[in-house]
Amino acid sequence: MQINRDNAEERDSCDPLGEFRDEFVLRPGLIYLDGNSLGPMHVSVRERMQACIEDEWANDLIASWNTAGWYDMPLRLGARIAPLIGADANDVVVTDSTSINLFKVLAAAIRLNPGRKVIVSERSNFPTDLYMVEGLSAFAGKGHELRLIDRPEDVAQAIDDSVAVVMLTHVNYRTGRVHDMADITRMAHEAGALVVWDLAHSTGALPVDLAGADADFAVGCTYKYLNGGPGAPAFVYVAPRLQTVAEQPLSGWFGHSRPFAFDPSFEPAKTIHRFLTGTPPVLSMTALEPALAIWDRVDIAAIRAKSVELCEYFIALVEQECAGFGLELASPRDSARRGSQVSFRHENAYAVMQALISRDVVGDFRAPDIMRFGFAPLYIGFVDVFDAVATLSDILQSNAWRDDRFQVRSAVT
Ligand SMILES: Cc1ncc(COP(=O)(O)O)c(C=O)c1O
Ligand SMILES: Nc1ccccc1C(=O)C[C@H](N)C(=O)O
Repeated sequence: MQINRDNAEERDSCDPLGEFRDEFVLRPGLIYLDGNSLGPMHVSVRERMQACIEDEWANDLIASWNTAGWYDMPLRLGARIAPLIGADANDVVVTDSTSINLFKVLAAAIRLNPGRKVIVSERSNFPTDLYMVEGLSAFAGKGHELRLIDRPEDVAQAIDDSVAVVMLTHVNYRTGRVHDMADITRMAHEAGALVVWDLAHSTGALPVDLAGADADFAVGCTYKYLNGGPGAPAFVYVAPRLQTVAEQPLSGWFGHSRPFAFDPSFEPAKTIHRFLTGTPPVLSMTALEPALAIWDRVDIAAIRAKSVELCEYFIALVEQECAGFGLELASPRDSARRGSQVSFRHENAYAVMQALISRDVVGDFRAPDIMRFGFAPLYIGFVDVFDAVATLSDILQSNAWRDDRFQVRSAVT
């Protein structure tokens, strides 16, 4: 591959996804490689939020639960996410946060597998996933324990007949390494375990086939590649065969079979609704809905194809332009094993990333030594990749990152 800016411009000019970039609010000059943490705003969100606030809330008030479709939002938004994760429309709801949804599905899973006490996961999983298991195990008080693997390829040997649940994040948040969902799910089922998949870094980044893999439960967030906005509500998937038997403990009235019957005792809905708890955050969901609508016009296979090209281009350029500066690829080199991000280790990763951000190339830092770059094909092009690497190379060559202001750590990295 010839690596120059003309070549990048040419690739952008024949990019079938190029037209979507203008649908996102991104100020000129900004190269935003952090959509794997917080996606940008879709252009229609301002107007839609304005209408929701003025017409639906201020004017129509309580009637809007029926007339503006507020009540149906969890299922309506879930139905929009379903095709991206290989699920049917009725098997996904948007609700709560990923952490809370993990609690619900893990609790349901351990109840379905009462004789077993082990929950298998990865030490390098996103910490909230592990913390939720710790909290749930302590609360359940039945002696559940986490069995953590240190290398992703060790999942198989950790699964035996003591395992109640295998809980994994499909795409690792630091390295971008992808687990084989179908294979692991099959192994877990053969051993009598249930599987929970965290799709935080997968949804909208690469095709996922939950039903094809026969997955039991999945959760994921909507503020990364789905561009739902800061704190946008998460989603939960439950296999249809489990929806009448899986019981989750956060049994709020929105999970009741007839919430407006106001029965004094809880009777779970016989549908995915039983994974709802309380009143949906209508304003957040209103911002999420137009961001999800874009996926009606986008082929996830095209997203994946471009994502692979962007990541490969980035790796090739960094290795060519920044050789000798102590960068080490932390992501799998094989695209088939990598999500839509590329991570490099560097001794001074934090300062180098701060220097990049100061020059409008925004990625992020994950302790202790990772610089993480997310490539969201809806709004990132090949020229962006070229310019980002040129900036990185300049920062390394000039030692610009040594400036005192780049050493100060903020609360959110
Ligand atoms: C794999 C994974 N799970 C969960 C979360 C977050 O969960 P929550 O939205 O509950 O903070 C993140 C990122 O924040 C994540 O990367
Ligand atoms: N929710 C956030 C709030 C503040 C800062 C970052 C996040 C992230 O989502 C981090 C992301 N999950 C990660 O993979 O690091």
